[in-house]
Amino acid sequence: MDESGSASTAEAGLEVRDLRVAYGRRRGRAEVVKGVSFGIAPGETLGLVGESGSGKTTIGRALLGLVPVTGGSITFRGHDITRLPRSRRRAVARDIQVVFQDPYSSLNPSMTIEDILVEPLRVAGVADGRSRVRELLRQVGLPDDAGTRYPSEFSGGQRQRIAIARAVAQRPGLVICDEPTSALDLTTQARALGLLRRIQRETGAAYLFISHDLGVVREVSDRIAVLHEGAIVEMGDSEQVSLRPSHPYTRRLQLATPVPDPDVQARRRQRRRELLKADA
Ligand SMILES: Nc1ncnc2c1ncn2[C@@H]1O[C@H](COP(=O)(O)OP(=O)(O)OP(=O)(O)O)[C@@H](O)[C@H]1O
Repeated sequence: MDESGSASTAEAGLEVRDLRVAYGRRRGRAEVVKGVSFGIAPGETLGLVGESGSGKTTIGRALLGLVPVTGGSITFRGHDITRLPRSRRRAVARDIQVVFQDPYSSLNPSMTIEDILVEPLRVAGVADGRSRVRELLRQVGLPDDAGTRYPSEFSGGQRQRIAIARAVAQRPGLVICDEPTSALDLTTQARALGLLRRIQRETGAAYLFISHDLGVVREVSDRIAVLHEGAIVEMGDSEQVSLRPSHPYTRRLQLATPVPDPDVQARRRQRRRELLKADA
């Protein structure tokens, strides 16, 4: 284990060191990510949990190259992507994909599902994109004819499956899941989480799973990092951080995780496990 709490990830996975991001200019400038370090190995899921405004999405955006970083390094598969020239950065960035929270706004409504899925394959130079699309649709549990239809013809859960298919189409090394199930009901949420896990087993991708919900993060993560006001206050094994947190802020998050009734909770857990098994 190194100081970021993971096995060495500098060569194969992701290694983030002392990452800093600030928004605004001059007197309005505010640092919202304040020296964050973590690593994610291939095939591993790191949960990033924190309240609204703690900087979770900004970290995801920094990994995607969508916000300029003001300090630190992001080493992915051996390259510090913050220092790569634009041309080389694009090639590395293709290997980092994202699934957003809102399956309604993240898919172009005027494109068929096939075109939505072929697009990233075309950019990656995959010759036989159309047959890979059929394979992807099967992988996420949608019928073959889904390719000829439009996003508006699908439910929220199905759309999120399409968004997941798009993110994993070119077998990325890292998938950033930014609240991917927050807009879904419990059953659909469990199916989407099961799907993400199955795909991870098949592809060996590293996941950064962002959520404000410690309960959801616990279900999918190997390790959890707790973000408070732009800094990681606690990081460790998923069970330990979620069940026996050592930092007062994590304890507050734990208390904020809705536990309506122990019996209801137990039944939900059982149901989620069944659904996860059914999807695996
Ligand atoms: N483009 C921007 N310009 C200026 N400030 C921003 C911008 N984007 C985010 N912020 C601020 O940065 C801080 C962190 O925001 P961020 O969206 O990363 O938090 P978050 O933890 O993902 O929150 P949420 O769970 O609500 O999405 C917040 O104070 C937010 O207001």
